Amino acid sequence: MNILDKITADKRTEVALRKSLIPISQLEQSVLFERPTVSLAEKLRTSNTGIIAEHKRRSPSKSVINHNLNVNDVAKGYEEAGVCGMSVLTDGKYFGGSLDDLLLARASCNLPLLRKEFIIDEYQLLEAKAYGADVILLIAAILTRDEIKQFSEFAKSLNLDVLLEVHNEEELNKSIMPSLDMLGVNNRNLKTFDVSLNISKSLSALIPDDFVKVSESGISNIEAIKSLQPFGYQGFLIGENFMKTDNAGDSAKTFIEQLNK
Ligand SMILES: O=P(O)(O)OC[C@@H](O)[C@@H](O)c1c[nH]c2ccccc12
Repeated sequence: MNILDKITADKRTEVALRKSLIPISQLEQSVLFERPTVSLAEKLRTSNTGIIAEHKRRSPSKSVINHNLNVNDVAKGYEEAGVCGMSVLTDGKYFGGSLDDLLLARASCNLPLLRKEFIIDEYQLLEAKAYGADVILLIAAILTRDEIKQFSEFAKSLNLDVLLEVHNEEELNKSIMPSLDMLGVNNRNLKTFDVSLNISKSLSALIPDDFVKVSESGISNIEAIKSLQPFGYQGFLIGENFMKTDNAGDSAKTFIEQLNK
């Protein structure tokens, strides 16, 4: 079994237990359910930097990145740095995150927040909303076309933006539909962890112009961004490059200052 299949299998067990612990009616009582969401896609369309900065403590590919940062500080720091949005890993077992991280980020900044999660059930979209997310991620590699349609339409009904992630042409072809806002190309193969920016470059021409294009993973310098912009990318998802430092917000700030020069 590859790592992605393992994560997905564990996620199904986890979500079944979560559902038995917290009923949907309780999620819907969250005050955050009434909060007007902010569109990340709109912010990316009008930004000239397009940075989406991630909170990620560890990952299956890197194991430990940083366990010493405080999510409140990171969220405030990213906002001060001028990023367009923040991505918060909520998977516990493989990434050391939690829904509480999302809630704390929500309490600390006004940025559009992406719930970074392996979504396999509509219930997780209600959780995303209840804990303060504005955007959800759907990963084409673990979903059928019908699931992508069902989950993205449900997310839109909750006023959440949808970022659909692909890694190859086949995933892209099966996923294109009007209920998506942003098309993300993951430069990291989630099965082998190989990273190449060429994945974003080669798939860009196949993405219809009505979607905001986001390049994800393995971005560690300004040159990478400059090399992706001519391919139409307006969003750049960066995790480790900021999180591996002592102050993720300051790192993002320096990065954006250099980008604006
Ligand atoms: O830390 P990086 O290489 O900058 O990558 C960030 C982000 O793209 C990565 O965490 C990611 C992209 N798609 C995912 C899906 C699940 C978990 C994590 C991810």
